[in-house]
Amino acid sequence: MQNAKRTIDVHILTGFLGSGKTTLLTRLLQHYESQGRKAAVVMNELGDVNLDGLAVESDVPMAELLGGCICCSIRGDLSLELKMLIDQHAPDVVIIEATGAANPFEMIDGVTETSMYAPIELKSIIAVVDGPELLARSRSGGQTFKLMKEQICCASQLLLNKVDRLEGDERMQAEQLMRETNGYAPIVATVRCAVDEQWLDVIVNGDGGKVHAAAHESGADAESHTHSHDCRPDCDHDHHHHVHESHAHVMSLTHFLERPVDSHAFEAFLRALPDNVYRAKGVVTFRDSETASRFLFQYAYKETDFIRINPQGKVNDVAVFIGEHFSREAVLRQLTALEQAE
Ligand SMILES: Nc1nc2c(ncn2[C@@H]2O[C@H](COP(=O)(O)OP(=O)(O)OP(=O)(O)O)[C@@H](O)[C@H]2O)c(=O)[nH]1
Repeated sequence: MQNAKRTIDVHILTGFLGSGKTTLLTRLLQHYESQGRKAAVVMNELGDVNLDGLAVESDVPMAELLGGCICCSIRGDLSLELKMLIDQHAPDVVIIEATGAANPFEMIDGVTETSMYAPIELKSIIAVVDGPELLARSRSGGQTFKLMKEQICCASQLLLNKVDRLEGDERMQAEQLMRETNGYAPIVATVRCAVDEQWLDVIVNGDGGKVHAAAHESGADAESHTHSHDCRPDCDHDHHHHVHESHAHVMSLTHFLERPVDSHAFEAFLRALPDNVYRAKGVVTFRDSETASRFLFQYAYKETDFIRINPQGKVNDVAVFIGEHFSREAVLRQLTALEQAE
């Protein structure tokens, strides 16, 4: 343990759906392991299954908060799970991966609430920003753009990710937008969250940047902290009115697949998902691949990714869809057709 007071560092990973949080989490975990520091993870997913957990080594202590969002419906559970993780595993550091739809301000309160009765310190709030999506949303505006700005606004470290999908001066435009929303946090541009050693050292050994002052104050004043953030002047967040509304429009669908599906038909189905389904992920068995292989699939904004997996323990085939006002029935109908096709 490096801290004289034996406080446990807590880092929050925020960022919109599919921006690259789990990708960064796996890099951070590798780094902690190489430094001989014990990391634990709190995973929060909107769906009913923890698919991101499959990307994490099984010896990393992990608490799962499923079927809701840390920032509202299961906020109390965050404190409880955090305390239990610490008591049972005595980690040096805890990384909290929020759902992409989480409002970071409420989460910061959740963590600092815990700091009243557990020796933890919120070290950094890292926002992973999906560059192409940020630009697209800035043009259309709306609730999602507002939520993205809130996530950027409260960060102490900013990653502009997916720069491989930005062209011309788009990278500069995205950086400018981030800078207008948060004039303080350092910005690093990445592909697949490939941060350099220097950045990792700042997170692991340094203070992780300046975390919102109110986050620490709230630990000392249980009565008044709930909505008392003194937000940065360049953030247009309205704490009293849209804290819960900002992602109330986001919905999820979890479907357990009972049969293997054809890989080509499944990929075509993903690619044809309506625009208001932002994110899909899950585990499928492809009947047309040799020895009926299982794959972890990822879909984010029209891009698909398949990784062959061999999950430990019992993991059902499942597909989770996250988006805004999409037709659950239509998606379910197509999935059933895929399962029943000969
Ligand atoms: N083209 C491109 N794809 C990326 C990049 N970073 C991550 N991805 C892909 O984007 C998808 C989502 O990445 P994740 O790390 O799972 O994103 P996430 O933020 O954890 O997603 P949620 O937990 O669902 O919100 C995956 O298919 C990644 O392989 C990048 O820099 N460029």
